[in-house]
Amino acid sequence: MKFFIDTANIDEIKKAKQWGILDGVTTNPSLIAKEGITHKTRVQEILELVGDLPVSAECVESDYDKLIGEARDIASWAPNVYVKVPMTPTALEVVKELSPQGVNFNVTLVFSLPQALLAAKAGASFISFFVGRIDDMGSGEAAQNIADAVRMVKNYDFPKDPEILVASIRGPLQVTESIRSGAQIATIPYKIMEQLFHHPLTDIGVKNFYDDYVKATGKDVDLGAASL
Ligand SMILES: O=C(CO)[C@@H](O)[C@H](O)[C@H](O)[C@H](O)COP(=O)(O)O
Repeated sequence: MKFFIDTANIDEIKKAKQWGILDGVTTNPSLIAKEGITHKTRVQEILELVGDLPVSAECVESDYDKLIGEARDIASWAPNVYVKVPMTPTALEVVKELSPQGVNFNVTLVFSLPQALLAAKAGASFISFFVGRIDDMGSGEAAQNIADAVRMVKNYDFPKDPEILVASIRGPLQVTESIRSGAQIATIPYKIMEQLFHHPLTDIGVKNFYDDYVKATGKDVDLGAASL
């Protein structure tokens, strides 16, 4: 499963890149607003930083003519840009029009299996299935929904070979569920990526090995690199 980072923060992207686990970046207008910088400037900085990894940049227009113009513009920034559009009828018309022309789309705000099917039929490359917001509603359906969507994209033929991208991840459990479901991608906020390295038994194990080494040799070891 590919790990994307869900952020518009440059330091966080640098850190994930340094860990060697980064397969792509997703941004959205809320994440970019937090950075206090213009959308285009920040997306271009991210593109420069990550080379040819996929970077999703979201459209905000809703009218067809404006949205198709915005999508064309964003797609022109780099070949590895994935134009993010919400799961609306107008946005899917835009996907249907531009996807055969080589534009890669990430259809976002997908919460149900039929919505995922519509996005796949329109020609999406990534389908962003939100789990956190579904889990917030307490239905307990999120994990099953992703597994069903993964099976759906394998079972049928679609214009592009769409990948299920699990979004709105709020904790390590949802990462586990994404792996179990066979999702192709999970986009994970930095803080949660950091948590994934940890397990109480790993932390205790590192400390025990350290203590035994010091006891046996009398030499000290800098544990800095072993801890985040
Ligand atoms: O849609 C994508 C990725 O394609 C994400 O950037 C997506 O917008 C974010 O994961 C969500 O907006 C975060 O949602 P939440 O955790 O605030 O509910």
